[in-house]
Amino acid sequence: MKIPVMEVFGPTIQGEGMVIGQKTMFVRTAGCDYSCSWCDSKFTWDGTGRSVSKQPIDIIEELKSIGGEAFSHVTISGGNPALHKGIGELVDLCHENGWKVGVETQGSIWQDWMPKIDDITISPKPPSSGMVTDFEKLDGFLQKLNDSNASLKVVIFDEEDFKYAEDVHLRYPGVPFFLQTGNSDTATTDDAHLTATLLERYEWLIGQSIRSAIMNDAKVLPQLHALVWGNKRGV
Ligand SMILES: C[S@@+](CC[C@H](N)C(=O)[O-])C[C@H]1O[C@@H](n2cnc3c(N)ncnc32)[C@H](O)[C@@H]1O
Ligand SMILES: Nc1nc2[nH]cc(C(=O)O)c2c(=O)[nH]1
Ligand code: SF4
Ligand SMILES: [Mg+2]
Repeated sequence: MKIPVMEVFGPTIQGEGMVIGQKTMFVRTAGCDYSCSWCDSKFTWDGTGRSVSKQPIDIIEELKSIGGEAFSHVTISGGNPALHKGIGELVDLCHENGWKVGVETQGSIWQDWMPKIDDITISPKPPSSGMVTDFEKLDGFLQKLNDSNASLKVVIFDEEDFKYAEDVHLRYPGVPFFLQTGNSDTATTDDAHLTATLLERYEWLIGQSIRSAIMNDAKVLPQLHALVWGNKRGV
């Protein structure tokens, strides 16, 4: 079953969340059921980017031709990869090649291939995104991932987002929990200014987390790739 692919790139490092620093290839799918105000990958859903529908076996060949032998991990992101049934086949083929697979998704759509993922990040969206979380849906989602290597990651822009993150963490105390600095200028090419701003926001987020008894077990992370490469695409 074909998958609409926006870009395939790497090897790079996973810049976010539960396997931050892991060398990985990326497959970025097209389309999203959300439209977050601050989405750093709007080109996957706002009509400005172009996707190509590809068979899973052809994506495998592309990964090999771009990455050679210098990788053992593939991250599938988007857009929302959960829109695409065909990813199950892609995951099986990655595993047959001995590669581990990570997925980034917001937890709004379930697919039966999800429990097969080696590291799956569920990133429910805080109020600043303009999206509203269906918590009953998210309950079922995380229940089905009970035996999987899953984590929650919430992007934070302000105090209201932080409060939302506390609620999420309290609701799912057994799920590894990550706080991530929000990038509010996803267009700038002034890397020095962006880095300074992001580090300032990271320090602010660390402060919030230090003061919160609810966040005693949370990990606070920046988007490492944004600190290293700014808003550049394909890294
Ligand atoms: C582009 S999304 C694609 C996967 C999926 N749609 C999701 O949101 O989880 C990948 C990750 O980037 C995060 N993200 C998107 N825009 C961001 C921004 N401006 N600053 C920080 N993180 C952002 C999302 O929250 C998500 O965790
Ligand atoms: N290096 C790197 N790490 C990432 N982690 C999550 C990403 C994403 O866009 O989903 C991403 C990305 O685009 N690049
Ligand atoms: S859910 Fe993810 S890809 Fe979709 S708009 Fe939000 S951040 Fe962007
Ligand atoms: Mg990104």
